[in-house]
Amino acid sequence: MNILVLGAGAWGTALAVSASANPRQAHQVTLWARDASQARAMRADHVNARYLPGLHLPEGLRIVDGTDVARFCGGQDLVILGAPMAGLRELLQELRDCRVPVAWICKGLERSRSAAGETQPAQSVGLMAHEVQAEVAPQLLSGVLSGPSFAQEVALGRPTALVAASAHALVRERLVQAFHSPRLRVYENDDLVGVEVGGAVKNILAIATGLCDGLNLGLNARAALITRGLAEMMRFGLALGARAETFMGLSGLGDLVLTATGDLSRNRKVGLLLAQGKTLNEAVTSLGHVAEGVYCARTVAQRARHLGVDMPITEAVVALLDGEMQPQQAVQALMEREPSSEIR
Ligand SMILES: NC(=O)C1=CN([C@@H]2O[C@H](COP(=O)(O)OP(=O)(O)OC[C@H]3O[C@@H](n4cnc5c(N)ncnc54)[C@H](O)[C@@H]3O)[C@@H](O)[C@H]2O)C=CC1
Ligand SMILES: O=C(CO)COP(=O)(O)O
Repeated sequence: MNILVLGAGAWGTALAVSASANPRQAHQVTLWARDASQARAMRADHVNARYLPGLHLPEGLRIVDGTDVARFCGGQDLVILGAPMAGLRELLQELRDCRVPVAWICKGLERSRSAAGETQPAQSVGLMAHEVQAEVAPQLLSGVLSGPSFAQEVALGRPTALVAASAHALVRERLVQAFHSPRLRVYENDDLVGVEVGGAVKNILAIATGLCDGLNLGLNARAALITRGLAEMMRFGLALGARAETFMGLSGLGDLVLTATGDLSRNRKVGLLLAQGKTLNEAVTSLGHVAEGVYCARTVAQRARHLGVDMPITEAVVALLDGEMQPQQAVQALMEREPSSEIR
């Protein structure tokens, strides 16, 4: 297969390496970097020093740059959109006439533009990835690749499993063909909404568990937080039309456990740093990578309010990120809630 990966951050690069080195089937992989100087350095040194340092890029991996990305789609069998949520709309707009199956890998919702605490009308809150696609590139055959996958581990060929979600069988099949290997199992799912919700909400919950661990609240607290987080992720997803089983799968429970407990997580790191008294700006700047939970927490909270879905952990994370609560106050706000039924 010919595979084009648009975006040379940590995850785009790791997926390009993984497909390029797939022992099950030889693929010709092209990796596009937005930054021309980064592309030049990667071509010269065979390493992505900025986003995935220490990993040798396969000789067969073609690295390109330049504007008008749609021109790189000719002759491809699959296009991976490797940008974070903030770059998805622009990429989709550029690819709106593309006839090749496309999959995004970002885990978030579009950032809300309203002020803290402000309630927006339902039609103007931030969108999920498939909603952005429906708005700007409705003809595209598209889907999402998600699941528990730290880029560094995948790039080293350590085993994991992913989920390829799309309403189109062809998109799911191409994703399996591209990435399924003895090191990476790729499962299919047609519940695009559920897979996207899992990928986005787990990032918010990872900020919460980072905070919990940073405050030394204990292992019991962390387990309770993850479990109640899963409950609110599922309530939100069901209200958006997802299937419950998806949240017991790789993009729900799987990615939540990984990101909430794994120290490679950037979202978890944000929570840990906030617990140490760092400002949000200091925490985000020190990462050098994107932490999607920071940008989508408010959008998720707004959409949940419009849907009448209770998401207390997400609301506490929003209050914390907006500087309306200190870490200890956020914990107190969650613990002092009125008793309620476990299953709602
Ligand atoms: N790193 C990981 O382990 C994984 C990341 N993801 C998701 O993949 C997405 C990308 O994450 P990473 O590659 O880790 O990010 P990163 O922080 O390593 O790299 C970000 C990349 O996106 C580009 N970029 C930044 N803003 C952009 C914009 N507005 N428009 C276009 N491009 C832009 C940067 O130039 C850079 O190439 C995120 O949504 C993340 O949640 C998913 C699975 C694993
Ligand atoms: O999505 C991820 C692993 O599946 C990466 O999580 P972070 O963005 O928190 O590092």
